[in-house]
This record gives sequence, structure tokens and C-alpha cells, in this order.
Amino acid sequence: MSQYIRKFLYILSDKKTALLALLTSILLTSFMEAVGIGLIGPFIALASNPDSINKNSFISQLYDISGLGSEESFIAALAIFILLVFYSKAYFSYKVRRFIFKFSIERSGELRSRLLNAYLKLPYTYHLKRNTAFLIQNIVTETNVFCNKTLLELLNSTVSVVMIISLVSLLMITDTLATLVISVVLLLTFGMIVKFRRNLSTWGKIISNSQAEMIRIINHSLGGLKETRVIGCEPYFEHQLQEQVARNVKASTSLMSFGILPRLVIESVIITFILGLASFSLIFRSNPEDLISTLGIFGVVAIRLMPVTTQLTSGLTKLRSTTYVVDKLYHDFKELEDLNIDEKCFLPRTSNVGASTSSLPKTFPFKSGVDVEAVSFKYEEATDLALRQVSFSLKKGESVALIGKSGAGKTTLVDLILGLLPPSGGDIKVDGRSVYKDLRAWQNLIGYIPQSIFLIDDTIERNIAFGVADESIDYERLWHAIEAAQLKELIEQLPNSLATRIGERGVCLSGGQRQRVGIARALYHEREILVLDEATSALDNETERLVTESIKSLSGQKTMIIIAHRLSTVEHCDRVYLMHQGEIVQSGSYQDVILAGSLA
Ligand SMILES: Nc1ncnc2c1ncn2[C@@H]1O[C@H](COP(=O)(O)OP(=O)(O)OP(=O)(O)O)[C@@H](O)[C@H]1O
Repeated sequence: MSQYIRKFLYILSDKKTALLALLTSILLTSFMEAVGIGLIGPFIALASNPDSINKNSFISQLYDISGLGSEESFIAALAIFILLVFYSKAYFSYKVRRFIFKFSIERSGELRSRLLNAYLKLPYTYHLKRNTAFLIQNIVTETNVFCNKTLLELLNSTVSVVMIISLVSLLMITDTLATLVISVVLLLTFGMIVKFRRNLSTWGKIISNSQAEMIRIINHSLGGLKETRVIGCEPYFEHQLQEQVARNVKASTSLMSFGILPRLVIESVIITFILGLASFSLIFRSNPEDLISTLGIFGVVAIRLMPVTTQLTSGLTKLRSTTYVVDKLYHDFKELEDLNIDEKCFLPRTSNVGASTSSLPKTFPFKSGVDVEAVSFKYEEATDLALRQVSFSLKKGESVALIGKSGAGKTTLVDLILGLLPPSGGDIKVDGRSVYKDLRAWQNLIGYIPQSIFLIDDTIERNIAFGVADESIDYERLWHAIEAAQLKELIEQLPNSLATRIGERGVCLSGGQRQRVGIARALYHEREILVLDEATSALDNETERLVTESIKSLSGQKTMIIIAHRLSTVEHCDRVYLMHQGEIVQSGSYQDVILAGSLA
């Protein structure tokens, strides 16, 4: 339990004071409610027999102090006082509940931002290991579960516990024996929850896991709709989804059914008790006023106690079934903290490559060239190095091509150059300065054009000026980028020109057009170094020619690193590097490396 609370408070981070203020207000309103209910019993007894004022020394003293002339006026004043207590309590309860809702909904939004921020900053290697469906599930669903179930239920359960303690204390003053009986019955009901706690948390985990699996399956089937349809594997995905739906249905039904059990038990017990007490008192007790007063309090207490107890038991059920969320979120936040993620550098604290946080320029000064110096890299799960002591240089304005068979290490090398993967040895330098001194500033120099460009379901304009607010788009620069990427003719033919939407992942564009949007994007953002990853491998001859033209036209203006399978597209490059099994095995001009037949 203490572990649970510790993790819970860790997730809430700096909101502990607000939580304390909330708990204090909860205590106060519960106390007011107990006072109000406690006064109802004596009031009913007094109203049914005004002469009984003198029987109770406390009430008789109050009557004397009030200075009211008649017993009837005193009873009326007492009624007004009780009403005031109830109205104030109602007002405060509303305010406290409202604050609780606001507090938990706000936390949900805050946690989402914190998580997304965390995932965006986590090393690329972390993302190689985790499926996006599970990250989406954490950001969208689990934060919601944490706030609507864990946090809200924890606060609601605190309200319920305080209310139950106040009401049971009140009963204790009224009738000790009866209270002991009811307390034992309540404890037995809660014992039921404790007994089933393992099942509850297992059901909760199954529900969450099946939801994440469903997102993953839907992602796979709809994400690759073309392949799904052509292969005809729709039934495979449908079957996978049905399996998860079945798991979800089974666990959700068990959890929801268990949720209503305590209410049914408690309701039956309390009704049995009230009727039993009334019958017992009528048979064995002589004073009917005592019975009226006791039943009055029991009646009101029962009306309040039943929903509160039901709320508490269902709250505890939800809390138990969502303990996994606290673990999950705690784990992810802790992992981020332990990695000491810094916006400027992903490297761990222990790395000898320093991560300065001082105010460095936005981009690296880049005047002469880039040197990749003996970089090596090994993927976590792999046994062999993917890159071994790779070195090459390029001067500003030069274009170099990386070629080699599949699995030679070209993409890995590019990922290192992009600053996505940390080298296990070696360094990358710009004008003699390590890029790891300020990775962000280095990345601000690079424009990356992958084979499959990430396009958003929005206008061409927003896809090219990616990440720039509409009011800040520089149209002169935009058209310049469009022309350089050979896209002008296409855009002029479109019905809404720049404002034409290109569909989800650019489905309304051809492969070559998408590629050129990627080039225009890199040019709009005025990146000095362009990294083109297999830019032409999926294109037909005519489109390839257009893309190659646009790349060629940039020769001399931009520094370019190009990975290519189609060797004709790297003809214009100043140097070609041939990679094999993680090493550069040959370098030289296009003629030296390719025409000399080294690839054969
Ligand atoms: N995430 C990963 N985990 C483990 N090993 C990996 C991972 N990604 C790539 N590798 C391995 O690293 C080596 C280099 O792969 P890389 O993708 O860099 O080659 P490539 O030359 O770009 O190939 P291709 O032209 O087919 O894209 C290969 O042996 C590959 O199996």
C-alpha cells in the first residue's frame, strides 16, 4: 500500500499541496454533514414531544441560553439551525466535488502533455523497442484511467471513508450495540473486496492490454490497407481483433458484475438491520420516544450510508483494478527521469561526450565540412556491430553517396548522422567540433528526406512548411522551395493550388510527388545539409528523372548525403562510398567505384 501511495504521489509530482488542501476540505464537509445528521434525531424527538427538552441536560442548557420564550420557538430555531448546517454543507460539498473534478480532469491533460513530451525526448533506441500502439494507449487511455478511476476514485473514496467514520461515530453515540453490529457487517463486505483483490487487478490488466492490442491490430490492418486488401488477409486481422474483443468482454463483464455485488449485499444488510432494530426495540424497549429518535438517526444515516458505502466499495474495486496504471505511468516517468533526458542531447550522464545546456546558437556554425570519424554502432539485441569504425568526410557544398547491398549499414549510418542513434565509439564533427556538444543545433542544420516521407492529412502548403504556424509561413521561401523541388507545375494544376489537401499520409499524391514534397520541406526549412535516404528506389523512370533533376539542381548549393540503390541517381555526386557489412570498403568518384565494376 505504501509503495502504491509513493508511486501515486510521484506521478502527481508537484500537485501534493493541492491534494492536501482537497483532503482538508473533504474532512470539513464530512464533519458538517455528521453534525447536521446528528441533530436530526434530537429534533424529531423534541418535535414529537416538546416537554422532553428538560430530559437532556445539554438541550435544556441550550434552551436556557437561547432565551427563547417557548419550547415551540426553540424547536423552530433548532430547525432553522439544522437547515443552515445542511445548506452550508450542500454548498461546500458542491464546491469540493467541483474542485475534485477539475483537479482530476486537469491532471489528465497535464499527464498527457508530460507523457508525450517524455516519449518525444526518449532516445530513438527506446522507440525501436516499443510499439507505438502501447505509447498511444498510455497517452490517451491510461492517463484517463489514472485520472478518472485512480485519482478521482481515491478522492471519492476518501470522502466516503470520512463520511462512513463520521456516520458510524454518530451511530455509536446513539446506539453502541447496533453500531457494532453494522460495523462488523460492513467490514465483512470490504473483506470480500480484499479477498478478490488479485482477480480485480488481473481483470484490469487484461482490459488494458486487450485495448492496446486492439489499437495495434487496427493500426496494422488499416495502416497497410493496400497490402491487406491485395493479400486478402482481412480475415486474419478480424480474427485477431475478435480474440482481443473476447478477452476484453470476459474481463470487463467479471469486473463490472463484481462492482455491483457489494451494493446489493450492503443494501440488504442495512434494510434487515433497520427493520430488525425497530422490531427488537418495539418488543423489548419501553420508551417509544427513544425508538423514534434512534430510528430517525438510523433512517437518515441509512439513506446517506448506503450510497456512500456503495460508492466506496465500487471505488475500491476500480482502484484495485487500476493499480497497473499507477505502475505503468510511474515506470515511464521514472525511466525518463533516470535517463536524465536533456532537450539538447540524448546521451546518458556518464557519457564523455559533454551535453552543454548553456545558451548555444540555434545551429552549428558550418563553414568548411563534416567529418565522420571512426564511428561504430551495435544494436542492443544484436550480437555483431552494425557499423565498424566508419570514417568519411565531406566539404560544404559537396554531395556524397552511400551505396551497398541490403543490410550493409547505410540506414544505421544515416541514423547516426541524424543524431538518432548514439555511436558506441567515434565522433561526428562539424568544422572540427563534435556535434554531441549540442545535438539539437546540429540537427537544425539537417533536412532529412526518407524514402517514405511522413505526410500529414492537410494541405500541401502545411506539409511543406511542416511545423510552422499559418501566420508565420514565408510564401516567397515556400515558392522557391516548390520550384527547386520541381513541384511548381503540379501545384499550379491542383484545384486549390497550395490549399489542396493531400489525404492521409499523402494518398492523393504519387510516390514521386510525395518525395518531392519531402525535398521541398527540407528546402523550405533552409537546412544546410540534406540527407536523402534511398530517395529514388520506389519511383518509375520519369518520376525518378524529376526527383533526380531536383536533387541535381541543388548540387553545389547544399551539402548532400544520399543513400541510393539506383546507381544512376548518384552520378552527379562528388564521391561514392561503398559499404559492406558495416564498413566502408571502397570510396572514390562514380567512375572509380561503380563503372570500375566494384559492385559486381
Ligand atoms: N533495430 C534493429 N535491431 C537490431 N539490428 C538491426 C536493427 N536495424 C538494423 N539492424 C541490423 O543492422 C544491420 C544494418 O542494417 P541497415 O538497415 O543499416 O542496412 P541498410 O544498408 O540500410 O539496408 P537496406 O538497404 O536494406 O535498408 C543489418 O544487419 C540489420 O539486420
